[in-house]
Amino acid sequence: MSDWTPSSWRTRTILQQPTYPDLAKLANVEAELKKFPPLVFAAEARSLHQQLAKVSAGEAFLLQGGDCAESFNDFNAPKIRDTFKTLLQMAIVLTFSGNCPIVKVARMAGQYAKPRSEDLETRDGVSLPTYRGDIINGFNFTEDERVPDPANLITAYHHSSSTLNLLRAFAQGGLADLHEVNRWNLDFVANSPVSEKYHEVAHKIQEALSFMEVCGLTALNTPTIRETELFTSHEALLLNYEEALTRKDTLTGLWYDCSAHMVWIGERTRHLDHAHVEFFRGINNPIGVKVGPTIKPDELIKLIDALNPLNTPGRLTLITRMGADKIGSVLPELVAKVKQEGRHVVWSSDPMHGNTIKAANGYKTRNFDSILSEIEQFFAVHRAESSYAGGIHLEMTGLNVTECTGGAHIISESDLAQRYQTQCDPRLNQNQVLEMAFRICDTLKTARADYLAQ
Ligand SMILES: O=C[C@H](O)[C@H](O)COP(=O)(O)O
Ligand SMILES: C=C(OP(=O)(O)O)C(=O)O
Repeated sequence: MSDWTPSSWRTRTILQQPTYPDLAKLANVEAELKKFPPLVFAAEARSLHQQLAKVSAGEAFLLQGGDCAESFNDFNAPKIRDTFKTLLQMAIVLTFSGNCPIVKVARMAGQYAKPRSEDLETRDGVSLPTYRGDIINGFNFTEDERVPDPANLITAYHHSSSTLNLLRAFAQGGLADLHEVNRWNLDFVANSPVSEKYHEVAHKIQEALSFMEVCGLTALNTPTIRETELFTSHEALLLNYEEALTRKDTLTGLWYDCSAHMVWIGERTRHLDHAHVEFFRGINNPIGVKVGPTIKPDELIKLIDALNPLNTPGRLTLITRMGADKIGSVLPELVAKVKQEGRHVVWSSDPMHGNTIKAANGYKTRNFDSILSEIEQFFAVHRAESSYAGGIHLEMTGLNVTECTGGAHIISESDLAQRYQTQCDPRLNQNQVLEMAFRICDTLKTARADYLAQ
C-alpha cells in the first residue's frame, strides 16, 4: 500500500468534522498525542482479528455494545463496572443458552465522537454548534462549551486510558470469574421478570463448575474460567485523533490505529472517495462499517473491496442498521450479492440506529419490540440466504436509565423523563439487555447449527 500514509486522508473530502477556531492549538495537541503511548497493542488487535475470522466462519458470535456517547462528566468506576457486568451477562446467556462462543467488544474507552444530523442547535432563538461528543465540545448549551476545543483530544485519551485500565483489571482480576456469575446482576434488575431466568442460568453454570471441581478437574483454575477477554471499539470519526494514535507495529512493520482494538466507519462518512475510507484502508486493525438502507449491492461490493482488498476473513464487519420496517426488503439482496461474489465478511446487526423515533413528549427513543424485530429479521434473512448472522451491535448501559420504551418491565413514553441520561441516543438498560439475550438465544442456537450443518 505504497500510496497510503496515516495522514493521506487529509487530501480527501471529509464530513462530520468540527470547525476549530484555533488550528495552531489543534496542531500542538496532535503533536503531543503522537508522543503518548499507544492505548492498545497491535498483537491484541490481531487476536481480535483471528476471533472475528472464526465469527465469519460461523464458529462464534460477535457481541458489541456500550454507550452511545461516553461522557467526561459521568466518568466513574461504578458506571464502567456496571456496563462491563451487563455485557458479561448478555454474553453468558448467549454462550450458555445459545450454545455459542461469544467475542465481546465494548463500545467503550474511546466512544467520544458523534456524527450529527444538524451542524447547529437552536434554542429560544439562539443557535450554537451542535454537540458532537466530548472529544469535540461540551454537552451543555452554552457558547463556551459548544465551541470545539482541541484540548478535549487529550482528555479523551486519558479517559480512554483509565477506562481501558479498569476494563483490563475487571476482565483479568476476578470480576469476570465464572464462579462469580451470580454477582453480575445489578440491584435494579433483582426484582425484574428476567432476573429469575438469569439466576437459573447462573445456578446451572455453578452446578457444572462444582461437579467438575468434585471430579478434581484442575482446569477450573485456568484463565478460561477465571478471566475473560474483552476488546474495545469506537467510531473513528475524528481522524486528527486517530492519526495521532496510529503507529507502526515493530513486530510486523504494519500500521495499526492503537486507539482501540477495533474501529468502525459510520453510515454518514462511508463514501468511497472520502477521508474515512482512505484512512481505514491503511490500518490493519479489524474494522467495521455501518451499512444503512440506502446502499446498493454494487456499491457495497466496492466498499468491501476498498476496505478489504485481500478478502481476509475477520478483517471487515458489516454492521447493518436498516430499521425494522426496511430490513426485510433491503437486506436480502445485499446478503445474496456478498455471498455470490464470495466476499468474506462478518455480518452484524445494529438494531438501534434505524429505529430511533421521537416520542410525543419530545424524547428521542427506541422501542424494545422494534429493536427485537430488526434482530429477528436479520437472523431470518441470513437463514434464507444460507449466510451466517454473525453478531449484534447495541447501544446499552449498566445504568438504570429510562431511554428506550418497552421490555418486560414496561417503560412507557411517559416514563422516559424519569432517568433519561444519554448525551445523544437512547440506550437499552440492563433489564432490557438481559431480556434481549433471552429472547434471541434460541434463534442464535438454531441459526448457527443450521449454518454449520450446510
Ligand atoms: O448515534 C448516532 C448519531 O450520532 C445520532 O443518531 C445522530 O443524532 P441526531 O439525528 O440527533 O443528530
Ligand atoms: C453514529 C452511529 O451509528 P450510525 O453511523 O449507524 O448512524 C453510532 O453507532 O454511534
